Amino acid sequence: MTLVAGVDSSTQSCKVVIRDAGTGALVRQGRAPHPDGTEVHPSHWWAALLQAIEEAGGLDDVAAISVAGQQHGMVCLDASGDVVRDALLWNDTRSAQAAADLVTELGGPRAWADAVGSVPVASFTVTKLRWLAEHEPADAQRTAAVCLPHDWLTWRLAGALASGPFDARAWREAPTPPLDQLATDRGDASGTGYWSPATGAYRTDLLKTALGTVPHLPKVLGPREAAPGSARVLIAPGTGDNMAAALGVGARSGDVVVSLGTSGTVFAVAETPSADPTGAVAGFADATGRFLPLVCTLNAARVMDAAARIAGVSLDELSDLALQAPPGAEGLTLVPYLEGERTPNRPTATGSIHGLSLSTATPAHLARAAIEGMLCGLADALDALSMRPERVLLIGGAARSKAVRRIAPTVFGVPIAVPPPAEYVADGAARQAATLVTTPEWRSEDTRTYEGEAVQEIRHRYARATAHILD
Ligand SMILES: Nc1ncnc2c1ncn2[C@@H]1O[C@H](COP(=O)(O)OP(=O)(O)O)[C@@H](O)[C@H]1O
Ligand SMILES: O=C(CO)[C@@H](O)[C@H](O)COP(=O)(O)O
Repeated sequence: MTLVAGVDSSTQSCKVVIRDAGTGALVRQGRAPHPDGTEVHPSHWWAALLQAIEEAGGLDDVAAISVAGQQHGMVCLDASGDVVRDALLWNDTRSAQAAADLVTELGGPRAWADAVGSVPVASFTVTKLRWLAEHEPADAQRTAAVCLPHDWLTWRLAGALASGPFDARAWREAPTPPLDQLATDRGDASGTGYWSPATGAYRTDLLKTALGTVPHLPKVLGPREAAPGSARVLIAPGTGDNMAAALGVGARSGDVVVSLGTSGTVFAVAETPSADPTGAVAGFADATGRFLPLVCTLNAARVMDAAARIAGVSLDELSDLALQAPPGAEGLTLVPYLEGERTPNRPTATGSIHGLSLSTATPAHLARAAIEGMLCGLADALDALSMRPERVLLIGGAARSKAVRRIAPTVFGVPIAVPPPAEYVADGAARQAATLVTTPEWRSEDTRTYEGEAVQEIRHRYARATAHILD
């Protein structure tokens, strides 16, 4: 049996799956937490990856590995390959003004959509680099290379694999390869704001406008191209976590995937690139050579974490509570902008609760309103995609909640197909690794379909409530 490893280095944790390359059967797995915060030193991701690999039984019998990671994070390296400063993550909104400035400087949103498929907001790497140039010019000048979380981990893995067999302790300080061995893929490159999915080329002019210089950039690998440094264990190009989720869940043309992790994302596999001048849809590339139009919200699973904290209950109890309140929570409406919001672009917004009365002031109403509010943001995202999906698939940590699965059809107004709970991002990475060593014949998981009558009033009230938020 040939084994492959898939990694999901996402916002809250690192997960590793080891699967049979031919059939996709799960053999072992491991996970480790990431620190909180929107600014994280990449060494924490490396430590978590090593811990998760160790828990998954090591890599010595593995033929190929692939890393999928949270998109957009700004990792700056100096000429010796050392990290210049903590990485700014996709959900760090400090570069909102830089984003607005860059949009104006290029001539408006359409110019950006035409150039790179997306209109940058604070999440995009290019805006973080402008913020760095303006606020930390010494760090900007010291930056010899810029890469993304998955690129950096892939590069560190190449260095560690060259140093000897897996040993979590020894690998922690393993030497790093030269900067010219940095590599990325189309999917993750498309979230930088300086790579065009339509032309497949970097826009170094836009990078220079943002940062003032053009540092070394990772080579963009094709979907089946091994990363530099591959030897004993082949290293696949890796990709962004959403692109890997599309692979892992086996998304096909006509499917829309709704992922409820730290971010909420709604995306579809497409044959042609997109360029939405409203900025709602990011025109990403996918991990197979195609495209992945995607809408992302900053507030998903953690809205439920917050509601559970307020109610003083566990996530399972929150789910039970939510199902005790009627659809629409009798008018209690929660706008979940707890981290500001990205779609719509409201980086400084805060959350709010509307429709509070003596009868709706119960933990059950709050639980239902939190789930409905989170899902309304994603139903708006689905509308923005302007697709008539044949199937809507629901994945991510919060899809483990029974209440989320039951309430989703009433908010989206369509049946929702839910595959069994699994690590679809890590699975997608493993599937990509498998293509380097065999022709994988992995079966897509069966799904269970949840149906329910649409309750239009929920979205109407949510739309009214979003007009009344405090920044
Ligand atoms: N049963 C559950 N009900 C609701 N939320 C859950 C449940 N299980 C996990 N989660 C939430 O899912 C989130 C983690 O999901 P995940 O997709 O792994 O996120 P990320 O990829 O962004 O790190 C956490 O916020 C966690 O609280
Ligand atoms: O910024 C985006 C997509 O554009 C996010 O989806 C990040 O990729 C983080 O993902 P999760 O950690 O929530 O899975």
